[in-house]
Amino acid sequence: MTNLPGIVITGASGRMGQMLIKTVQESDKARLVGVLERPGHDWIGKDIGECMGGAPMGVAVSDDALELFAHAQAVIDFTAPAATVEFAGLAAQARAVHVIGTTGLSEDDLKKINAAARHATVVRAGNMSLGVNLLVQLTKKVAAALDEDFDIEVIEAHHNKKVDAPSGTALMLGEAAAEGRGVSLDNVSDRGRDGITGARERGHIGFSAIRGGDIVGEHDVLFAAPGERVVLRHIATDRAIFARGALKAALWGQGKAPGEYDMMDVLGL
Ligand SMILES: NC(=O)c1ccc[n+]([C@@H]2O[C@H](COP(=O)([O-])OP(=O)(O)OC[C@H]3O[C@@H](n4cnc5c(N)ncnc54)[C@H](O)[C@@H]3O)[C@@H](O)[C@H]2O)c1
Ligand SMILES: O=C(O)C1=N[C@H](C(=O)O)CCC1
Repeated sequence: MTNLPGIVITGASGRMGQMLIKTVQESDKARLVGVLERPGHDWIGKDIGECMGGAPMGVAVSDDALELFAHAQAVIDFTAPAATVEFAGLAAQARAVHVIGTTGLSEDDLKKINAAARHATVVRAGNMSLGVNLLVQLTKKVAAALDEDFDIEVIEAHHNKKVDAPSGTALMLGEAAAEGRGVSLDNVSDRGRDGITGARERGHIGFSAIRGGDIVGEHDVLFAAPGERVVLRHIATDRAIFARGALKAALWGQGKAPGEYDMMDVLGL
């Protein structure tokens, strides 16, 4: 039992944090050794099981990242960009595998995470579900097969608490479509159309974001040509799919050489 990899979950009170805690607690392949929240949070010092409205788990919520990471083999982190950049440095210091699900990371954030990955194993993906990672591969294939008569649009929908757009998943799908077409997404990306935008440019990849209610996450990649349309779609109905993928990544990362990996590596896709 004690030989099982010890996992720390950051953002313990969050939508994903709570799902991850349940997933690790129910797993027979890992053990929950710590849960982290931001300093000043109401849950600090209390038992996480009770905070989540259930039986005690014997793990108190902490705000001391370095102390927790020092006793963990992996840190699963679905929080916010500033926190994730800080945790990347601390996880590298502790030589713990850092699984990053946080989205909305800037170029500068990504550079800092990449620097941390020189000393530690980092697995980062804007979506940790098997279905979406398969959809990414399908998107690359379809984009490579269809010519520019097919306009590519990525349409995503999420709950009304989501703070970043386009979603991390939408960006993964856009990157895959651009790669399939042999172009750089930066050169063809159309975001946030509003007003007199002019006609759509041939070869561009458009993004649209819907926010409402409790939508867990829905993504369409639309290939629209004169006379026909192809639509690739993923619908998430349960956050457990992301948590299961993240735990798989934490276990897969044990003993791997330092570097930055993604879910394609973990899933062997
Ligand atoms: N990659 C994926 O598969 C995937 C799936 C779902 C969500 N996400 C991403 O995960 C992130 C979190 O999503 P959510 O819906 O759980 O958000 P949320 O707002 O419910 O939870 C975020 C939690 O992080 C905590 N936090 C922020 N700063 C912190 C710090 N410095 N120290 C400790 N805790 C801190 C907050 O207090 C909060 O509890 C978002 O970026 C989201 O896009 C990714
Ligand atoms: O709820 C969220 O926030 C989600 N974020 C990820 C993204 O940005 O793609 C994955 C889906 C859920």
